[in-house]
Amino acid sequence: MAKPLRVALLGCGVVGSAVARQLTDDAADLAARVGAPLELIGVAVRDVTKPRPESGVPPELFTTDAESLVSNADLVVELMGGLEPARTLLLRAIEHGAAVITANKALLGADGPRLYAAADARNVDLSFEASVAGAIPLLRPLRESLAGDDVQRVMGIVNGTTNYILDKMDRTGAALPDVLAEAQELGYAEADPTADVEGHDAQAKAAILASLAFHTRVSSDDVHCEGIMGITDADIRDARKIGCVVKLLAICERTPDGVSARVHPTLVPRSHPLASVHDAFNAVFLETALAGELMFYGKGAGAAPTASAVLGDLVQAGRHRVVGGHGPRESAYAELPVLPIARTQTSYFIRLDVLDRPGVLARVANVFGAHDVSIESMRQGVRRSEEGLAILQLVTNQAADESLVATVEELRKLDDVHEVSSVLRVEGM
Ligand SMILES: NC(=O)C1=CN([C@@H]2O[C@H](COP(=O)(O)OP(=O)(O)OC[C@H]3O[C@@H](n4cnc5c(N)ncnc54)[C@H](O)[C@@H]3O)[C@@H](O)[C@H]2O)C=CC1
Ligand SMILES: N[C@@H](CC=O)C(=O)O
Ligand code: NA
Repeated sequence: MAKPLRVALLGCGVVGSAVARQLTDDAADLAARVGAPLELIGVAVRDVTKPRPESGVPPELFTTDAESLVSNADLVVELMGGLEPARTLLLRAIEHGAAVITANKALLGADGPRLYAAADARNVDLSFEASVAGAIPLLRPLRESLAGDDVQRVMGIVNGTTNYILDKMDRTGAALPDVLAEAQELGYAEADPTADVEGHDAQAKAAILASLAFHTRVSSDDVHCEGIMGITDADIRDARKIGCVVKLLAICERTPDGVSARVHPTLVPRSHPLASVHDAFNAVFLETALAGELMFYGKGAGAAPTASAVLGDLVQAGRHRVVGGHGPRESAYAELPVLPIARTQTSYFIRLDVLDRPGVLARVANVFGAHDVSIESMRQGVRRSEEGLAILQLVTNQAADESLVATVEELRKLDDVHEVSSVLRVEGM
C-alpha cells in the first residue's frame, strides 16, 4: 500500500456530508481499491461551530480556511457549488498540483475550459461525473468508452427536481410550489432552487454534455433555456388528452451545419421510455454512429447517489496518483459551430382559443402554410359556447424553430384568435 493521499473536502452540505461519511465508513475498501489510504485532512465550511453529525467528520477537521486546505492536498473535492469561491479554490488546488473532483455544473458550464486548461498545464485530473445526472455513469462513457464513436444526439431528463415536480403534478394534480418544497426537503434541489425550476441547472448540464459529445466547446450561454415555471395544470391536462406527459428535456444535436443544445419543457408520448421516468430519476439517450442507441437511467440527485459518482472519481484520481497516468483532457478539437435554437428543427403543440365562426379553421391553417409549417394533427377541444369560443389543439410536423415562432406570432395577431394559450415543443411523436 502506498502512502496516504491527502483529501480536502470543500463544502459539507447534502453531498459533502455523504461523501465524508463514506470516506470514514468505507475507508478500508476505498484504500484497497485506490492502493493507498484516503486521508481526510480537512473540510472547508462557512461555520465551524455548526454540528454536522451526519457527516461523521471529527470537529477539529472543520475549517474556514479553504485556501490553506487546498494548498496541502493531493485530491480536492469541491462540493460547495456556485461560481466563487469554488473557481478560485479549484484553480489554486490545481496550481498546487492536486487532482480535482467537482459536482459543480454551474461552474463547468460557465468556465469549464479555464479549469481544463489549468489542469492540463499541471498534468492533473479534472473529474466531474457527479455534475451531470448524479449517480449515472454518463460522462466517463462519453469521455472514454465512446471516444472512438461519433455521437449524433443526446436527449434526456437531467434535472431530478423538475422531474419530481412534473411527475407529481401529473400523477397527483399537486401544485408546483408544494412539490418544489418536497424536492428541497429530499435534498434534490440546488441551494437556490430557481436554478432548477428556471432550467439553468439543466442548461449547464446540457453544455457539459454537448461539449463532451461533440468535441466542441459549448458553454451554458450557448444553450437555449426555458424552465417549468410557466407550466400550468391546463398544460398537464392537455398533454394527457393527447396521450403525452410534460418533461423538462435537454437535447443536444449534431446537424450538417453544426451543433445545438437546448433545454425546455417538452410533450413526450406516454409510450416513450422517457415518459416512465418518475420521481427524481434521470434518463439520457444517446444516438451514435456506431453504437446506435444507448440508454442511461438512474438517480440523478440526492446525497448518496451523488456521493457514488464523486467517490468513483476520487478513487480513479487516487489510482492515478498511485500508479501514474491521468484521465482524459479536454477534447474540443472539432470546433463545430454552435447553432441558435432558431435553426433547430422542432415541432410544436399549440392551444388556441378561437372565435367560433365559419372559415376560422381555413384562416388558421393558412398561417401555418404561409410559414411552411405542416399540421400533424388537430383536435377541437371543449367549446366555451357562452363566450362564442372554441379551443383548437394542434401538433405540427417538424420545422425550423424560427418558422414555428413566426407562425405563433402571426396567429396571435389573427382576428379569429382570442388567445394562444399554450405553446410547447414536442419530441418522440
Ligand atoms: N444535491 C444534489 O442532488 C446534487 C448536487 N450537485 C452539486 O453538488 C454541489 C453541492 O450540492 P449540495 O450538497 O446539494 O449543496 P448544499 O447547499 O447542500 O451544500 C453546499 C455546502 O457548501 C457550503 N459552502 C458554500 N459556499 C461556501 C464557502 N464559500 N465556504 C465554505 N463552505 C461553503 C454551504 O454552506 C453548504 O453547506 C453543487 O455544486 C451542486 O450543484 C450535483 C449533483 C446532485
Ligand atoms: N438540483 C439538481 C441536483 C443534481 O444535479 C437536480 O435536481 O437534478
Ligand atoms: Na453522472
